[in-house]
Amino acid sequence: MAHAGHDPKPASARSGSPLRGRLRAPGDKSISHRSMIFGLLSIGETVIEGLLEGDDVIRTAKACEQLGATLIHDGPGKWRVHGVGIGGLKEPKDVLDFGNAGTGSRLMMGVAGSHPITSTFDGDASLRSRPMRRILDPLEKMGINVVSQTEGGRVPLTIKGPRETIPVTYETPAPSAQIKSAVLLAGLNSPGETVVIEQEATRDHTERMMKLFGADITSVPHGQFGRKITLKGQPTLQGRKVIVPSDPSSAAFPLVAALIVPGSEVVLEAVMMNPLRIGLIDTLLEMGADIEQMNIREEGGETVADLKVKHSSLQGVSVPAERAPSMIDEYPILAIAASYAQGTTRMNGLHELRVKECDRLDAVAAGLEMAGVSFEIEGDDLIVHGTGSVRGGGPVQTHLDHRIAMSFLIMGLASETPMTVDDSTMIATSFPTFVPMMKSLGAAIGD
Ligand SMILES: O=C(O)C1=C[C@@H](OP(=O)(O)O)[C@@H](O)[C@H](O)C1
Ligand SMILES: C=C(OP(=O)(O)O)C(=O)O
Repeated sequence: MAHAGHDPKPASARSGSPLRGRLRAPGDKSISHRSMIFGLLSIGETVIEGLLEGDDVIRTAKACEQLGATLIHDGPGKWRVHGVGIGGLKEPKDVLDFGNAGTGSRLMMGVAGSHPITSTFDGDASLRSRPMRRILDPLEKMGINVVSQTEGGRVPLTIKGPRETIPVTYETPAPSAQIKSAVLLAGLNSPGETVVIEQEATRDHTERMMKLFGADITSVPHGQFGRKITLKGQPTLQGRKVIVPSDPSSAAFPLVAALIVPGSEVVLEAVMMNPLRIGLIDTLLEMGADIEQMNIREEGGETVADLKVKHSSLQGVSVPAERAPSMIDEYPILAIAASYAQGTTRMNGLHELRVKECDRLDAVAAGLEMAGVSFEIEGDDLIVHGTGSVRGGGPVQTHLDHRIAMSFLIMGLASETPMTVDDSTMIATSFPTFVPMMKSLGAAIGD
């Protein structure tokens, strides 16, 4: 709950020997949240392998239990979920506390809100600052009642579902898989067809998993970059086996580390290569990165590849705004790569970065400033002037944001003087094994 009791743990990183070795980054966070949620909404048993056991996902798992699911933990990453089926959710006795997790809380608002139960959502100081109106607006159109909320549509808030949810056709006001998913999940318990239109395609894990669990859902191109998704309501979902692929958003950290630390050669195993998630890899390849995709195969319904990454001399590029949805969580680490590149990297259209765990545009800017990197912000664009080397410094303020903490620690692995961050505890929300895994490659990172 809130910020109270949060005990920050500073951390630092410094340059040292080349990074060498292989690692498999943990399970994808987006798919891990959804595998729990679809387990809850199914009849029978869902078996999950490779679940990300980060704090964000564990909060979603607890919320699923509060809403009626039975969870069995069979070992690291291995879970079984006995669901209650669509329509079978029970009213939670306590607040659903989502900690730091935007995805868990927003998706679950669609799930719980489409049932005739009352549920209260809360989280830490970061989640309490994030906009929830973008979720509440479409849910209200579906007949869901917001009983109480903090000013501006933030958690803590209480919602009450109607006896029967109304299906809608909804065009998302921002490129957000969380908005799309909240509406589609509410549509699962609505009679008739729910349609979501997005002007820019965002990650499609909800659509893919709905299909896997037995829903009738179609997705067709819409406009130049968008999709139109149509879901038939009130299907019976059946428990399934889900093998969670390795998270490209987590693999991004050792990947950029290998690119910037001289002499490095690292293999990242089984990285999910879903085209709606790999904008960072496309961008780094344009910058001249030496990334070889090996052993491309299917795992758990997604294409995965082993990535062999070698230290590279990077050049600045311009990243088009329409690429943002496919790399939205990767801009902080791209800003680190851009700092080590020669020349200017322009990242266009970053407005959504302002509503993440913190205002990531401001947090990245403050960190670059501390490290002595030259940059500008023009509206929603970040322009980094790389010179091939970085001075270092800190402590960078991380504002309860895991990706800011990991990004500036990676920066320190090649800087002239060490980098420090004010708090590394939030790394446990998405990549709890980050420090030991980076150490296993030879990185000088830690307390
Ligand atoms: O649907 C998801 O799993 C996610 C969607 C993205 O958020 P938005 O929908 O706000 O862009 C992303 O930033 C988040 O880490 C995970
Ligand atoms: C934005 C993120 O997550 P969430 O919205 O789920 O808190 C993230 O992991 O970078």
